[in-house]
Amino acid sequence: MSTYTWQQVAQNQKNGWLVIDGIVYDPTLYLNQHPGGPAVLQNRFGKDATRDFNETGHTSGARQILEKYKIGIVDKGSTQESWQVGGGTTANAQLFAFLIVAIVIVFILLNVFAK
Ligand code: HEM
Repeated sequence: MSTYTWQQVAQNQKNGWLVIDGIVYDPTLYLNQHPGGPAVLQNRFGKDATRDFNETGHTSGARQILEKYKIGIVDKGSTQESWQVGGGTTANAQLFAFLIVAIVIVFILLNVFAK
């Protein structure tokens, strides 16, 4: 099984590559059979489709179909550009909000103890 970086996935947007749960797929030949239509797949070409795939409640049957179109795995060391992200964005927003709150609390405490 080949290993690809996110950059390579993006470069193969026109070849129909997409990623679900860290696995690279080329579902080009499946496009016209997809019950959800070809457009939703095409929209995620070159990107991470994990969140879309999971949120649309696909069955285990859909996961079996995926197996046929597997072409590789994503290199764990490679990073995603923000525009490619299809999952985890909410978690990042929460982390950011938490950091802001933590910084404000530290400032308030520093002011209190400085007096
Ligand atoms: C190569 C990846 C994908 C495969 C193999 C696949 C396969 C399937 C299959 C087999 C179904 C029928 C229901 C089921 O058995 O779960 C389905 C339905 C659906 N898929 Fe996908 N899917 C893929 C990616 C996506 C993506 C990225 C989206 C984006 C939103 C999507 C949206 C939908 C929707 C909305 C339906 C419901 C269609 C309806 O019931 O009218 N699928 N898909």
